[in-house]
Amino acid sequence: MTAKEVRVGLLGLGTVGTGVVSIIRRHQDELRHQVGCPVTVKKVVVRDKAKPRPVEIEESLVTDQIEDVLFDQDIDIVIEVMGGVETTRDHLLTALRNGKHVVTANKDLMALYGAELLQVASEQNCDLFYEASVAGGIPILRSLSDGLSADRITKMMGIVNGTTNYILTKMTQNGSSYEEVLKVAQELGFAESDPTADVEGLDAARKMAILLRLAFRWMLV
Ligand SMILES: NC(=O)C1=CN([C@@H]2O[C@H](COP(=O)(O)OP(=O)(O)OC[C@H]3O[C@@H](n4cnc5c(N)ncnc54)[C@H](OP(=O)(O)O)[C@@H]3O)[C@@H](O)[C@H]2O)C=CC1
Ligand SMILES: N[C@@H](CC=O)C(=O)O
Repeated sequence: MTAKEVRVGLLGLGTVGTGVVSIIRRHQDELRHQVGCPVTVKKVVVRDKAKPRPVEIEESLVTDQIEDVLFDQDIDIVIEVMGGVETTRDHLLTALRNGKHVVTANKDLMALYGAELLQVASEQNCDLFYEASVAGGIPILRSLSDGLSADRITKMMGIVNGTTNYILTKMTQNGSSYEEVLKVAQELGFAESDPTADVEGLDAARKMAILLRLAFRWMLV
């Protein structure tokens, strides 16, 4: 049976979520062509419904009740771009157990609970994709798991944190101060809302944990 529509429930409408909504709308024709039917955003979960959003979104689509997505029988795919680890893990396990495919950009979650989530996804016959969690612009994860699966990888190197790369580049090239460039990195959306993990190296470590799991089957936490 061919689906008539793929309905998305979006968890989070911040830097990444706003981009997801814009891309789904802007690329509607390409998506319809690739998927074979329209892809529509059916619900968007946020913390604060009153907050102004940089993307136009119908008020009726926005909710602060996550159950509106997790238990909505009509939602096929949950896209998680809200961040967080323990509670978000529970939410995604619920989504998978309710038969929903999951896409997440959450490297913190995938580094810590990726193995468990992938196991549950497989048991439920659901997809769990997380390409955006590490160097989504390249992209690298699918290349490792599919394209290079028969190759023997000997080394994994890369600049995986954009914020610190940007900060160090600007400090070196322009002599800007750390505080000044960090602020710009936040304004540009490279740095997370709380940039601690970016600047203290945890973001890079977690991304490497995800890469090493795929490249060498190493389970680092
Ligand atoms: N920023 C980036 O460049 C990248 C980020 N990521 C990852 O993507 C995820 C999202 O990042 P980003 O978009 O920057 O984050 P933001 O802080 O910009 O946005 C988070 C969104 O999630 C909502 N939200 C957060 N907690 C809850 C909750 N408990 N219940 C309901 N809604 C909630 C917020 O609602 P409200 O708006 O009402 O506050 C907001 O809309 C993170 O896991 C991050 O690590 C991955 C790749 C790149
Ligand atoms: N804050 C992250 C954004 C993408 O993961 C970074 O700076 O790399």
